[in-house]
Amino acid sequence: MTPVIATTREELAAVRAGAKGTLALVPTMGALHEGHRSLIRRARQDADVVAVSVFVNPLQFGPGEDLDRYPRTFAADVEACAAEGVDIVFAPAVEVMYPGGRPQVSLKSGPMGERVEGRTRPGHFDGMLTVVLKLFNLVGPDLAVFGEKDAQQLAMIRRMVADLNVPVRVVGAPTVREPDGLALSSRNRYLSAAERTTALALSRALRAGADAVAGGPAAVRRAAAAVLDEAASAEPPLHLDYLVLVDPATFTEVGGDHAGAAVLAVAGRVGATHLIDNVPLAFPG
Ligand SMILES: Nc1ncnc2c1ncn2[C@@H]1O[C@H](COP(=O)(O)OP(=O)(O)OP(=O)(O)O)[C@@H](O)[C@H]1O
Ligand SMILES: CC(C)(CO)[C@@H](O)C(=O)[O-]
Ligand code: BAL
Repeated sequence: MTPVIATTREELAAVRAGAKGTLALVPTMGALHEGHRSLIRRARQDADVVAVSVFVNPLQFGPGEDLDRYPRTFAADVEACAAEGVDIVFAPAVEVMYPGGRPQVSLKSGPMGERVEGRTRPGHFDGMLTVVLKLFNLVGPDLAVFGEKDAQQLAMIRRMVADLNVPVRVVGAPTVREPDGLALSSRNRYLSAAERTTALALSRALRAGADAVAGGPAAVRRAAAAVLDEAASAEPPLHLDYLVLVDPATFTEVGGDHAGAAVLAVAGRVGATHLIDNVPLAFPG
């Protein structure tokens, strides 16, 4: 069944008013792949009505980033939503979300938004949280589903919901990978065959780190770094942005004697493409 497509706030309000039961929102920037589709299926488990937003949010892109060339594949996105039984697609134009340009009032992601990915992309999490809160206010979901692939984003949204008492239940869903380990990402389509081969070092490093958990945090960092060092001299090379082993809730580095949950997160550039990946780990106490 084809979903109802709303492109204005008025159209959205009208379909929202007619939607009965629990509503789940899956926010996306489009160019939907199997990772997004897994979020839609997760949403369906807990909801009578599933809404997907498709909006490439200018506020979360810095100068020199890929806002202009970010893939826009709306017809295929609607087909994917139809195949997954999505009820509502909200696909606003930039002017609908930001009438008159950049908002005068927006969210500040705070110290956590300046760490790790926030250091590589200054202001990114301010723009991301601002649009997510706007989407929550416009759609009024009971729950919203986000991918663990963007682990810091998910942690920041959980923090926003807690700190600002936003009445939305946030659900995380596991990372979907290609058979060779590469995490699915809309940006993978930028990669040439040779760049894709280099990019595999990201997931390989995470696996090496995960295999070293019994040796503790230092062993995990060492094992992952060894894989990334090698990729730095591949052709084309991986330009590492960061490799961190962090607390999943705060994204601060864990100590050498850490016990319990942690996230090993990595980001790097291959050619002009910025890629991120992570794996959740548990250190025995
Ligand atoms: N491989 C994946 N597995 C599970 N969820 C994913 C995956 N890739 C993206 N998501 C989730 O889909 C939602 C929308 O993300 P987005 O549209 O930015 O896709 P993306 O593939 O991450 O694109 P990019 O990283 O290139 O911007 C986010 O909650 C994100 O975490
Ligand atoms: C959550 C999101 C849709 C906000 O623009 C985006 O950051 C994304 O696609 O992960
Ligand atoms: N996938 C997170 C959105 C972004 O990269 O801007």
